[in-house]
Amino acid sequence: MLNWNIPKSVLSQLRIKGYAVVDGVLGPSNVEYLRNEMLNALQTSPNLLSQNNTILINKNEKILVPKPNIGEFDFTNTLVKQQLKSMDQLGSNQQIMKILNQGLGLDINKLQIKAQVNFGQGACFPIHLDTDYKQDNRKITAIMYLNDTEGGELVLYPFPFDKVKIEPKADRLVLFSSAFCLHRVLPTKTPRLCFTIWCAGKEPIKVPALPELDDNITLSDLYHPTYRSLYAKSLYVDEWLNSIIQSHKDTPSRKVLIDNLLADVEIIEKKIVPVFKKYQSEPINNLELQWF
Ligand SMILES: O=C(O)CCC(=O)C(=O)O
Ligand SMILES: [Fe+2]
Repeated sequence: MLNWNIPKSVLSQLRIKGYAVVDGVLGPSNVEYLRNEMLNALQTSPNLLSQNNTILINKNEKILVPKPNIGEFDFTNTLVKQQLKSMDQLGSNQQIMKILNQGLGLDINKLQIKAQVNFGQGACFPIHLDTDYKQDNRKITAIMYLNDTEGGELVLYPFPFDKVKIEPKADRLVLFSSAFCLHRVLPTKTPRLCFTIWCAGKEPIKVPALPELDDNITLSDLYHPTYRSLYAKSLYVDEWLNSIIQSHKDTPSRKVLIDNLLADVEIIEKKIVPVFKKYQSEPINNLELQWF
């Protein structure tokens, strides 16, 4: 049975900053085993690999916008479970739940795993969050990288902290807030293998009611996780636009993704940006930021 080697110090960073990076988490021989399991599945059962998409909700209709050259193994398919046995076991290994629950006082009781194959040639992900906390109880995203790549860095935008670029490396685990840490994958030149475990809680994230954005708002209310993610959307709008263009082919649905982003940012710039600007010289070191 594989075990996660996640030191306690990592969890305090995760709690404060909303993300953490852990190297040497499974050991090189285990990582090699998992990588070979994936390469074998690709060779013997390429039809088990499905297309990875960006989900676009437009006028209550769900549209799938494919990301060229990115495929995924979905473990709700029993044939995938059989082919990727060790990965499947790791995806239901409760040790990671215990570590996160004990370290962060969470109520994780469900793990969902997916493996991802990026074939290179510039394939990438646009900026996104992994969940809408009102829709499901996903709290932490755990991504385990199985090889070193050229390009294909994961970029996290844990506003109010600076963005960070993380190289995918064999035996590296990245943990972050599924609901409030924006992220993307830069174009990768070489094949890139990883799997993701989404850790969901019994209860939805308890986020306080959205405070009024008026002149009397306190600094701590302004840094409500929803306002932080919205402000970050306008802060990084150029990168966000570019990430959509890099990740998707020029189609009408890509145009909708772009138009929706620009429409959101127009509202954010009117209502939210001026309030953050007003407070920009206030020190925020003592604020307790909610991520989970
Ligand atoms: O491949 C990665 O590093 C991130 C993938 C991702 O963001 C996702 O699957 O939601
Ligand atoms: Fe993601």
